[in-house]
Amino acid sequence: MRPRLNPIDDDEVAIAVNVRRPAGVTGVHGRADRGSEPAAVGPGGSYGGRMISDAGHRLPPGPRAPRLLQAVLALAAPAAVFPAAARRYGVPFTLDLMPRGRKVVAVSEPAQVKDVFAGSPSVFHAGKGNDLLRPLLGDHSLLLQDGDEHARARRLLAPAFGRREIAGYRELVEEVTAEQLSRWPRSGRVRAHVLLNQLTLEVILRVVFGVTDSARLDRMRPIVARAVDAGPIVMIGLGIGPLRRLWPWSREVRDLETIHEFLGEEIEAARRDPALEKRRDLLALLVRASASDAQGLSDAELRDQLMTLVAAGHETTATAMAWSMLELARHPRVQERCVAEIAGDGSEYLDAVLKEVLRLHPVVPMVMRELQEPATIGGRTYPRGVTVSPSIVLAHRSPGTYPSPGDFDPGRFLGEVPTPTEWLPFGGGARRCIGASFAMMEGEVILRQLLERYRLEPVGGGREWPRSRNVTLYPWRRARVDLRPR
Ligand code: HEM
Repeated sequence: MRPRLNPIDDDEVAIAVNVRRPAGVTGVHGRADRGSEPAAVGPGGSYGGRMISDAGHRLPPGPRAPRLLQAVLALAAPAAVFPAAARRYGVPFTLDLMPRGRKVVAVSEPAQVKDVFAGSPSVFHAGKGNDLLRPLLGDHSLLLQDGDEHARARRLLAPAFGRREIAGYRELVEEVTAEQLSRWPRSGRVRAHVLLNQLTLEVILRVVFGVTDSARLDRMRPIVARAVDAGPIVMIGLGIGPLRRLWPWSREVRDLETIHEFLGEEIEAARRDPALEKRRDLLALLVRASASDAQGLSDAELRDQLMTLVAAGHETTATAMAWSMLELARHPRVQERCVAEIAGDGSEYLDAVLKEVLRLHPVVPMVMRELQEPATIGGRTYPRGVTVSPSIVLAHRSPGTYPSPGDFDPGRFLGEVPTPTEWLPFGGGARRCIGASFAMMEGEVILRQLLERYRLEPVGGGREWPRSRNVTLYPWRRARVDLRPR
């Protein structure tokens, strides 16, 4: 007998089609048919959610909780909320998070992720989702731009992140890492995330500005650290005019003015520097590229992009390294294999360790794209105005792609190049993290020097829950580990 259809049954059929692969098709890691993935269907095969619509279009089902509660939960605990919603409603599911009442559709299956990342940048906008950062980063920040403006800035910045340029920064990263690690205690218990934040801030400041005048950098370091590490309350308040006169927003406004003044002077000095050709820092590369391009970056654009690189390029890497230290402390055999590889000057296993850390502990849980026109994703068409969000947490925990997804197993990446729709810690498509290769190089340098110096031991069980701050997920207790000298 045919079951009676209720209003969401059509949606259920569409979702079931979306999440299933043809039988026998396996992922790159030789995994089973995704048709059997538990996330595909809600309990008992029912999705049980309300029908959700946006501008008269039916969207996949999702939770009924009030918008504010959904927003708070999704921002505070994405690593718990997204898997729970996927189990309940299947993927894709719809969340009601956005202030203007527009909906967010979470996707995670490779075919869905591919449609988002391969979509036209003029249709799939990412900039609006980062609007909160505008007072910190400025109007010309890559993170806030879209369309032609973004494409032009990306074209001008990309050469500074080429393979040769990354290799060129390596020596400086090694030098700064050695200098910073020499200040760490020889042994004892540390909150690794705190120390790593200082280390990566120093790396990015020195790589971005060079070391033209270390006294100037010494003066700016605490101000930059305070400004870019501001929490969500400061960020929200900065966009509200009258609050800018009150503490702590007034301090943030002053800090930003000081930083802008400093950056303006650095840019002017670089433009006039007779030794510019020999300099290897990012500012020098960008000034050189701008000089040889009729459409080069103006001073204001350079300032906002430098600020963006400093802000986007330190806490992310520090957090990835904090998770790495926790996992290595919990897995002594993995740690010893890294040490053996370092002694033989190899890097294949270290690379696999970093990839596995970023899979199991994605620093950024999801990325967002707001549709400027209707678009088809995973066989389903969504209206203009909807935000589609490839969920990094869900994609990385898919048992169809990664058998025993909760296990820390770097071996799964040995000899494998992960596909960009299955391993996406740096997002993807035209907006993929511009600093991804830099971060992987920096991560390898830090791991090498850490393990040459220390044996890492866990504190208690060594596990920490992810905690959300701004857009990153860092270890709850800031990665407590015991350092032992080697
Ligand atoms: C482990 C470290 C890092 C992680 C996990 C990470 C992750 C991400 C993610 C998920 C995005 C959004 C991509 C998307 O929307 O598809 C992003 C964008 C970006 N990241 Fe990173 N990032 C890291 C390190 C860095 C570093 C070191 C830099 C700079 C040196 C950097 C600069 C940027 C910039 C400028 C963007 C905006 C790109 C655009 O919109 O075109 N990131 N990053």
